[in-house]
Amino acid sequence: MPDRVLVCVAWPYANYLLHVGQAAGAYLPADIFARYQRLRGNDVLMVSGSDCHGTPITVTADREGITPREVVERYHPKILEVWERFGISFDLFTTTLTENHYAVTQDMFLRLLEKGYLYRRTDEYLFDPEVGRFLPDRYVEGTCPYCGYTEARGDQCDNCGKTLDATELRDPRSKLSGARPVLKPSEHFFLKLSAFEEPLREWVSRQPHWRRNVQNFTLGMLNEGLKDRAITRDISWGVPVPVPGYEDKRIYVWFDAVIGYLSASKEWAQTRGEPEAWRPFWQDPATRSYYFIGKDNIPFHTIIWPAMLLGYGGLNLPYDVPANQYVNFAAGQKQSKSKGTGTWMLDLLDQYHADVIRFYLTTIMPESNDSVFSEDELIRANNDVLIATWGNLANRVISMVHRNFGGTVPAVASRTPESTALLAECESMFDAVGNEFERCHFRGGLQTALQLAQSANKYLDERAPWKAVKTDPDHAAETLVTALDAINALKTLLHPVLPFSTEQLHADLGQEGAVRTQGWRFQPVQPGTRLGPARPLYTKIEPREAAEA
Ligand SMILES: Nc1ncnc2c1ncn2[C@@H]1O[C@H](COP(=O)(O)OP(=O)(O)OP(=O)(O)O)[C@@H](O)[C@H]1O
Ligand SMILES: [Zn+2]
Repeated sequence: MPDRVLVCVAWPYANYLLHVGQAAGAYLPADIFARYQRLRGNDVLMVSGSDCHGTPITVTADREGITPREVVERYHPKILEVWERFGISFDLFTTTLTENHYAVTQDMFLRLLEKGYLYRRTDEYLFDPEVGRFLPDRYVEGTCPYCGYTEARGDQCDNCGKTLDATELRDPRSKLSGARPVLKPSEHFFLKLSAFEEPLREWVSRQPHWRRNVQNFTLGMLNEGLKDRAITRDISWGVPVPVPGYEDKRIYVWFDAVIGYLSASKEWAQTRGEPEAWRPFWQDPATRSYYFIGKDNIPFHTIIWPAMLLGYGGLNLPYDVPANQYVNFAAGQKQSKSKGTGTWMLDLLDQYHADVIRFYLTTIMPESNDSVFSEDELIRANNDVLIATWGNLANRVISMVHRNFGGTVPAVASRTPESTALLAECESMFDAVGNEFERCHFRGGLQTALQLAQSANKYLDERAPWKAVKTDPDHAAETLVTALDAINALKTLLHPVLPFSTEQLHADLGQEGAVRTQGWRFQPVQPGTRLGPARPLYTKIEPREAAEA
C-alpha cells in the first residue's frame, strides 16, 4: 500500500518577486521531498498559493498607488513563472482570493466561534492621528521588546522570530506618516490560544522526529505561556468577518493563510472532479503532512495552525514542520522581499540552468544554520562539483560507448569483483539516499548520492576503459556497462534535486518514458539498448572575475 503524503508549502506574499532565500528555505526542499515521495510510489498532494491579503500587500499597494488586487495581479503570474522554470511541481498553486478559500476560512471561523474558541474583546490599538487610520501589523515599526532589534514590525520580529502585538513595540512609528501612534479602542475577535496550551505541549513533546530547533522553539513559546491573539483587523482588505457589525474589519492574514493549506486541498479535489478527494489527505490519521517553511513562520505552523485544527476537530495535525534557517544575502543580512534585499529567482533563471541553481541551493540549504548565497560559489559548484563529479561522468561514458561500441550497450558475460562491488553500492544507495530525503535532510541526501558518483569515477579511472579497449575489449565493455548502470542509478537518485537534466539523461540512456515514473529502485541498463546522443548535461560557466575583465 502506498503511503499518503501531504506537502504543504508556505504561502508567499504576492507583493514582490521571489528571491533565493524563499527558494532554498521553503520551495526547493518541498519539491525535492514531493518528487522523492512520488518516485517511491506514494500518493502525494503538494499545495500552496499566493498570499494575497494582509498588510504586506496593502503597504505595497499604498506605496505604488495601485489597488491590492493590482499588486496581486502583478506578482502572482511572476511567482507561477518561477515554479514553471525552476521546476517546483505543485499539484495546485492557487491564491487566497478564491471564493472557495473565503468559504473555507469563514467556515473555520464560525466553527471555532460556535465551539467557544473565539471571543470578542475591546482593547487599545495603535492609531495614526495624522491620517486617521488604525495601524495593524506592518503599518507600524519599532524596537523589539525581546531582542532590541530596531526594525521589528507590528506583527513579528525578523531578528528573534517572536510574534508580536503591535502595542508591544518600543518607540513605535507609523509607516503611513512616520507619526508616533496614539492608542484608540477597538473591538476584535480573539483566538483562545490559552485553551490549547496543554494539548499542544503534550503533542509537541511526542514528536521525536522534529528538528531540534523547531521543537525547542515551540516548547519555549509554550513554556512562556500562550496569549490569546486577535484574529481580526481594522483594515478593508482581506476575508470578511462572517458576523454582523464587523463590516469594516477583516480576518487577520495569518488566520486565513494557514487555512489555505486546507482550502487549496479542497480546490484541488474540486478541480479534478472528485470533490471528496481532499478528505484522506486531511482525515486519515495514517497520512503524514509536512509543512515546508522558513524559521520566521514556525509559531504559525507549530502553535497557531495546530490550535485551530484541534479546535475545529477531525483534521490531522502536522506530522513534521522541517523549518529552515535563513539564506542570507551577505553575512547576517536576510534575503527579504519586503526589504528589497535579495537575489531574484527570475534573474538567476535567465542566467543559469534551473538544475544548476537547484544543485547549488541544495548544497547551501539552511537546514541547521543560516547560510550565505554567493553567485561565485554557484559558478564554482557548477564547474567543480556538478560537472566535475557528475556531468562529465555521464557524458564520458555515453561518448565511449558511442566511440567503441557504436552506441549500443554491449552484452557482458560476467562481472569482476570490482564491478560487483560498484553494483552493490548502486543498490544500497537507494536506502542510504532515501533515508536522508525521508528525514528532510536534503543536503545529506545529495552528498550521499554524490559519493556514488565519486565511486564510479574512481572505478573508471582505475580500469581505464579507453586504454583497455585496445587490448581487452571485453574488459572495456564490462567497465562501460557497469558504469552505465551506476549512471542509471544516479539518474534516479539525483532526480528529485535535478529533475530537468536527469530527464534529458534518461532519454540519452535510451530509456523509455520518464524518470519520474520509474520508481525509486536500481535498474541496470539492458544490453542491446541504443543510447541517445552524448549531450553534455551542463555547461561550464566562466568565473565572473574573468568574464568582467
Ligand atoms: N532568506 C530566507 N531564507 C530562508 N527562508 C526564507 C527566507 N526568506 C523567506 N523565507 C521563507 O520563505 C517563505 C515565503 O516567504 P515570505 O513570502 O514570507 O517572504 P519574505 O522574504 O520573508 O517576506 P517578508 O520579508 O515580506 O516577510 C516563508 O516560509 C519564509 O520563512
Ligand atoms: Zn526580536
